[in-house]
Amino acid sequence: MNQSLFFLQTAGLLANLRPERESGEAGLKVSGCGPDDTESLSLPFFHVSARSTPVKMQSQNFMLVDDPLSLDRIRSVLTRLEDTIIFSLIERAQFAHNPRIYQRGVFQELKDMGFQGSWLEWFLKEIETFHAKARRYTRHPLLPPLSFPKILYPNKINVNPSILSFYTRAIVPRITRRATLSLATLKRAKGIIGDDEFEDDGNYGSAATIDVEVVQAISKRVHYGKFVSESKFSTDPAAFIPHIQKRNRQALEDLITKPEVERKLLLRLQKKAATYAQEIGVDTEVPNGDMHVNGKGKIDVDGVVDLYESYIIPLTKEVEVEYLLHRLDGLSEEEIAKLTKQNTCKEP
Ligand SMILES: C=C(O[C@@H]1C=C(C(=O)O)C=C[C@H]1O)C(=O)O
Repeated sequence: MNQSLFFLQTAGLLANLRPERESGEAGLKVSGCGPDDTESLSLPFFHVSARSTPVKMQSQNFMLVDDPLSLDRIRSVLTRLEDTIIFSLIERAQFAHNPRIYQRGVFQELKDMGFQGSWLEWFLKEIETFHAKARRYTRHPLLPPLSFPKILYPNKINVNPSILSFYTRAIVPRITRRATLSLATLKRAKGIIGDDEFEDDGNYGSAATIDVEVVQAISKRVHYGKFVSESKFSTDPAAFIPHIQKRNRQALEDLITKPEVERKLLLRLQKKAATYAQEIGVDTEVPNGDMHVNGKGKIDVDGVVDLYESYIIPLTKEVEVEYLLHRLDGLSEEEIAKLTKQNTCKEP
């Protein structure tokens, strides 16, 4: 059992996507009061650097790029996050489900410290507390605050409670199924039967450490929808403004939805997951990624595709629409009229 007390030295991710050196933060109130102001030091999801370096490395440092709202550049960041998420899920799949770490009030040790959240929520809180000092957030940094360009329209959009919920309830059980079943086989061989057979290998520290990586990467990916929306809006404000003024969610969703982009993404994701899941030995044929390795590979490939198709893409689009619905907040009639006349004639 690896329950090291040294928390993961990950770089924090702040889902308000203030273009810091990393590019976003997300806060989640552990007390279950729902999403907190993402500026506040509650429970942001953290981001770890990508595990693989794509051929065309896109800078994620908004201080360095000359067109931070280029839709191609934004999409390349989303593409690279696919690698981070897949590799993190492969890491998590090594351990059993360990459902205890997602339940509140089951660790007496945490209750004795006055902490009412789950083991995972404790990890998120403690890591965030440390990273706040490392200037992952605007409050309580040891270093002087960074000054960075205002790219997004002010907003309080934070869907981390939904991310944490679907991740712990739907993704973890599926991704860890193989490790859980092989653990049960081992336990039965030792005469351990019934509820004690399943789900718990005691690796709470390792599992939670990886969970933090996964939810941070998913949070960044989903909240990047704000940049996507700002990019599409600034390209052709007139296309969006009437629907924003009429609060027409469906019309806005139809405008931001790009079926061909989604279709290609899911195909790419299946290839990546199938390739990354393969056990590569010295004599292994160069994997082409077309193999359907479910059942043999390191991860449930269909599970990864389902994560995007059923959760990540829909939630990203909800963030895009929500961002648009508040894009005119506080603007005068004149300012809106001026926006309506703007058009940068690029593909929205
Ligand atoms: C992110 C975008 O907006 C929408 C959401 C997508 C996603 O979450 O993968 C893909 C295409 C669009 O339907 C985009 O246009 O790139």
